[in-house]
Amino acid sequence: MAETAKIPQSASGTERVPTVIADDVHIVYRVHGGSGGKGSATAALSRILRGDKGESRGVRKVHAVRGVSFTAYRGEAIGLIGTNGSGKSTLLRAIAGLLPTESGRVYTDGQPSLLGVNAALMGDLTGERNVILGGLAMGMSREEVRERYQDIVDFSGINEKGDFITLPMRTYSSGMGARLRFAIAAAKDHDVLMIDEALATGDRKFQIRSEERIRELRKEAGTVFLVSHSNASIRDTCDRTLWLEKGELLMDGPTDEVLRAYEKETGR
Ligand SMILES: Nc1ncnc2c1ncn2[C@@H]1O[C@H](COP(=O)(O)OP(=O)(O)OP(=O)(O)O)[C@@H](O)[C@H]1O
Repeated sequence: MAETAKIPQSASGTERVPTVIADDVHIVYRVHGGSGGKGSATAALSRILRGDKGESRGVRKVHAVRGVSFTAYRGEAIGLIGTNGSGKSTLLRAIAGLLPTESGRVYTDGQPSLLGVNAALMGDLTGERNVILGGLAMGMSREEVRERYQDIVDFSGINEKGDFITLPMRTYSSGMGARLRFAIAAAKDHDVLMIDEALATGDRKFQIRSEERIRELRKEAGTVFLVSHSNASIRDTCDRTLWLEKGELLMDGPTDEVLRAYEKETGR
């Protein structure tokens, strides 16, 4: 489970300040009814009637993150790369405290915010209401939300082609939804901001705006994690990159070096 640890500030101000420490983190999902027939309602009912405890029968384990350790520092933008299913989203969810660790620990300075493509906004409400809800959910006051409302809408670019902000969010394209979610999350300064694929969905103009905002967030002393399948986004935004494969940390180093090795291995 993620914990908040008080990490002392450096006296000189030049020392690197850690914001996230992952110490030998293992994460295991338990999938109920994962194999043939065992997942049906009648099978579950007969198990209950037999009094099975469930852990051994019909429960499959997926060991998604295997012994990952690293330390992230204030001011860093860190890319997370790896092929599909390598454990990137799982690791971010654990850092955000949304998933328990099987063993090992995550220490964080402050509350990390995870901005995923599935960030919980309400499809039936208008973009306008979602900006307000999202702002309040991130801990802004009503006054702060009111002050930043126009900036958020302008940043998202939602209204560039008409008055879309007053339409329900379910009517937005996936790119429009992702832009609004990013604009809401980026309106606040975060200690640790984690972005899961959000940039890949916006168009080029929006990507450039987001990359600028990520650079600003870094200057404001936060740490940014970015999961992306776009090597160009990682290259433009991150100076350090972690490469995960089958849940293990294969490489951790300067972005150029890690991407070169990744591109050689995967051919892209
Ligand atoms: N809710 C879940 N229940 C069970 N297994 C899961 C769950 N979410 C992910 N997994 C498994 O955990 C492993 C890592 O998945 P994860 O989504 O973290 O990978 P990823 O690197 O983010 O992938 P992608 O690049 O495709 O988004 C995969 O084997 C996946 O099947």
